[in-house]
Amino acid sequence: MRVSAGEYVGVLGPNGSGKSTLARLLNGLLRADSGRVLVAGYDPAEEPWEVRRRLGVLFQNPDNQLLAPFVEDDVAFGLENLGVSREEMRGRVRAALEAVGLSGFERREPHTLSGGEKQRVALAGILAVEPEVLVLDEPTSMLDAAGRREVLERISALRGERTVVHITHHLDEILDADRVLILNGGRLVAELAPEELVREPELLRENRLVLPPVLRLAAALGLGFCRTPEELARAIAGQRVW
Ligand SMILES: Nc1ncnc2c1ncn2[C@@H]1O[C@H](COP(=O)(O)OP(=O)(O)OP(=O)(O)O)[C@@H](O)[C@H]1O
Repeated sequence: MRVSAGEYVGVLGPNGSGKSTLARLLNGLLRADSGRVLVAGYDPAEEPWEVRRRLGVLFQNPDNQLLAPFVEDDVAFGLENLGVSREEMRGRVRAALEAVGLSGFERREPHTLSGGEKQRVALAGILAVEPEVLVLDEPTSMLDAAGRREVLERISALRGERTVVHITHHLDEILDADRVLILNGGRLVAELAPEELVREPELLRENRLVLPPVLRLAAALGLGFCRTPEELARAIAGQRVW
């Protein structure tokens, strides 16, 4: 697979298909048995620090990613190894917390935060390093509906600014991706535009994927591709279905 700068790519696949393995290969936590991984020309297994300043991974469990006593220390953690001055570090931490909607949380203790807030702190820690590429490994799977929305809103605000590889089980999270990759059994089995998913029932079944209700309803009404209930409502109003 190849991902171009600025692209937003969704990665789907059943349990055990290799999605997290892909994320770990990309930041050098795992070494490939065969084949080759290159991030901006660097092999993550050989030069992990060159890669980690360019590519950040947000994992699914925020509790495993926050280690410092205060939020600001946690966000600054990745910068410690980069030789960034104290002053620049403070500026970057402030900007990263603002980008995730958590200005004023600097002196909060991570264990007092909600799941959604914790995950946004973890995201801020990655953004502070200013990586070109963000890899999100099921970033909302441990969150409640509100936490999920908070995190997804922040991710969607990064669109166009960074290259994003968004791994998820929730098909509805990547309906506006530029491209969707489907993994199964450690292999890339399909690469398609999100709009094409509705026309591939066999592919969905083979890969244990289920279309979100809004897409099924739009398809059943012959209204094409509607990502949200609001889009569907507009399409229905436009068609005067009733
Ligand atoms: N370090 C490892 N060594 C050997 N096998 C591994 C290693 N890490 C993962 N695996 C195996 O590789 C396969 C893919 O695992 P992976 O965690 O990448 O799947 P996944 O698509 O992320 O699954 P899920 O949706 O459940 O998170 C699994 O069968 C897993 O047991």
